[in-house]
Amino acid sequence: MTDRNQAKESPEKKAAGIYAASLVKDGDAVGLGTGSTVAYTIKELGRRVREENLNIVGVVTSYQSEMIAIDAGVPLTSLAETPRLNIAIDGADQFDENLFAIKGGGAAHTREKIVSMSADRFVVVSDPAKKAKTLSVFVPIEVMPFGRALVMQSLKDIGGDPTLRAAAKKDGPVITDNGNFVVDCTFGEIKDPKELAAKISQIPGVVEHGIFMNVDEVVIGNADGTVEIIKL
Ligand SMILES: O=C(CO)[C@H](O)[C@H](O)COP(=O)(O)O
Repeated sequence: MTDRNQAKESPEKKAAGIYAASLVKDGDAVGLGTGSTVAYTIKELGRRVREENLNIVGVVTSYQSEMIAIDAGVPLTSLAETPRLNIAIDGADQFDENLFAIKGGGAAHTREKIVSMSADRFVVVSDPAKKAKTLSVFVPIEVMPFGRALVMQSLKDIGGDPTLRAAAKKDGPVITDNGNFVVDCTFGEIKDPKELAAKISQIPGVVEHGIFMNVDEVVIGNADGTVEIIKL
C-alpha cells in the first residue's frame, strides 16, 4: 500500500515510538493510533509480543494501523468488546505547552479521539518539530458530505479559511475510514483552543475536529535515540 507514511525513516519518530511501547504493561488493553510515528510503536509492540510473550490486546484507530498491527502480530479487539483501555498511544501534527494537540493529518482523528478518550492514559509520540508555543497548523475536521456547504460557510463565519482535502491518488476528496469528507481549516494562531473546539463542535454536519484536549504526556524523540517526556 502506498501512503503518506512511506516517507524516509525518521530517527526522532523511531525513538519516540519505540520508547512509548515500553510504557505498555503485561495485560494492558492498548489504543493504537495512526501515522508514521505510532507505526514504530505498533511494530515494537509486535516484537514484544513475539519475543517477550507480552500479553496485550490492541484497539486500532484506522485501517492503516489495523494492517500494521496484523503484520506485526499484535492481537486486536474492538471498543465494543473492550470499552476501557489502559493506555492509548498516538502521533500528533502539533502540540503546545498546555499539551493541547492538533491531530488528523492522516484523516483518522475521529476514531483517534474516541479511542484516546476511552483510555486511562493518553500518550502522544512526536518528533521535536511538532512542539509549538501556540497551535497554528490547520485543524482537520471530519464532515458529513451532506453538510459540507453549511460547514464550509460556518467555518468562514468563525474566522477560518477552510479547504476540502483532496485525495492524492484519486480525483476528488479524501474519504475517511468512516465514509466522510475532511475539511482542513486554518485559523492562524489559535489563542484559545478550548473556545475554538466548542465553536467548531456546534456546527451541524461536523463529525469531529482535530483539536485534542486530553493528552496526558508527550514523548519527544531525538535523533540520537534519547527521548524527552513532557507531562503537565
Ligand atoms: O493524527 C494523525 C492521523 O490522523 C497522526 O497521528 C498525525 O498526523 C501524525 O502523523 P505522523 O506520526 O505520521 O507525523
